[in-house]
Amino acid sequence: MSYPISTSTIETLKRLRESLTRKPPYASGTLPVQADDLILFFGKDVISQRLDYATAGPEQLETLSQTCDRASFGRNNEDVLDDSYRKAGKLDTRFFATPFVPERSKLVEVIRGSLLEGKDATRPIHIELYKLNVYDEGSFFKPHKDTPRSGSMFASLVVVFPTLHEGGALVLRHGGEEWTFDSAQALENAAPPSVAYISFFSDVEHEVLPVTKGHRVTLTYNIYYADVDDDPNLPAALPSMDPLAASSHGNMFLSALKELLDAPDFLPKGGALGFGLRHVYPVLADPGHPMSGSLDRVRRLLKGPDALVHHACTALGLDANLYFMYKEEQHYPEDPARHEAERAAYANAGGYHFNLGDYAIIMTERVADTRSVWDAESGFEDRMVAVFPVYKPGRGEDRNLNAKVVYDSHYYSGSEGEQVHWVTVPNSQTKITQPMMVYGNETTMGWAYADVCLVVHIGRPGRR
Ligand SMILES: O=C(O)CCC(=O)C(=O)O
Ligand SMILES: [Fe+2]
Repeated sequence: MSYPISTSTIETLKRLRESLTRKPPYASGTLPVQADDLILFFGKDVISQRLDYATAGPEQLETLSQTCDRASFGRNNEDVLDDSYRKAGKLDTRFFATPFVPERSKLVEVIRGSLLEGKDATRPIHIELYKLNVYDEGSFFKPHKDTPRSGSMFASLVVVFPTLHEGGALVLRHGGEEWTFDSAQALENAAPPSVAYISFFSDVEHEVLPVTKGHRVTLTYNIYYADVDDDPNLPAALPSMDPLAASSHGNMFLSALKELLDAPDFLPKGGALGFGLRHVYPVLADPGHPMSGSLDRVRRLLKGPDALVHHACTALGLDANLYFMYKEEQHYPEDPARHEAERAAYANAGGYHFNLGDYAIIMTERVADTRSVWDAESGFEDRMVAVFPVYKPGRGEDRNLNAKVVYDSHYYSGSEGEQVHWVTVPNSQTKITQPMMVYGNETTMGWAYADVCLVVHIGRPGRR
């Protein structure tokens, strides 16, 4: 059930979308440090060795490398050693000491100022030291996401020390884009004593390219919000700022959103705006635990563009709800040709900017983990979908999820339901079976990344 929509409203929607992809999901650069920050103490039985990154020669770095254990990583819920996926040495924190403390450096400001949005920039964060890694010549770490180590972790930090090395650039990929940070190159251009750093949202896929020469020594950190479990009514630790902190993309988003709400041809009968969030979020998947499958913490953990949407909607007094999101592929096992023909028809339909592809979205307020409950055989037509409450009671364990199902309004146009206009298409890889990642940097008990969407109810034009 489509409605006519003017070119100017289509333009506004485009601006709304574009303001969400303007900022990369990381911050990187070099940071001047004190000479003492470049000292490392390490050792297995006793911490008896001392090394100065600024002057260490290949032999000393080799000693450090020899002291390391092989670095493992998480694959399908197991920590594994596999040189074809991750080749690097690691030291756990009990085997070394360093005077360098990110929380006492400009890094806190950098992370707050460039990674966080609006009022999130004033929230307290913890930067927890995680590992020391040594990447010798030929070492690398293939694409992965960093495993959430709790429900309040949102970012990772890598600090690269100025040891002699080449290669080992970090490549990040997210939302179809790719960025490369060549820390070795950056250090070469920085005035000593400096370190290189990169901080990124932990669910952004990243890869360490092979080190081609020397030893690349890093410290990695996990970054948490310290206030996720605080009472939201308590005063903030720091004075709060303008919700959108006058960032250009924040302003662009807010003004486009206001324009959209004012457009008489946009959802003329009212409905909802849908945003498939650009990041995934840690959710406790531990049956029996009261927090299991809960969205509560996700609200306080929104990253980058996702936080921007939430802040802007809240600032305009709109009712923004989060849902877990599952994508279900449409199958025509009996007729692949028909499948292809319909796919092509969707691609040409509607005059929108992209095609949703052949899937339905299922939204729930708690994590669903079995496929059996849902039997969706549907697709989308140009992002206009209807929201249906799932019938709640039932004997099946999952039936009592307080859930909403989003189906294609094309197939269900006769039904009562709220129309959702998807501003950003849910782009999840999550299938209904399990919100589990395949490659992480470590396995953790219970925490898994889940896809989330945000649905904002809006009234009719003139009343929103
Ligand atoms: O060394 C880097 O740049 C990244 C390392 C990494 O991705 C990890 O340890 O999980
Ligand atoms: Fe990583």
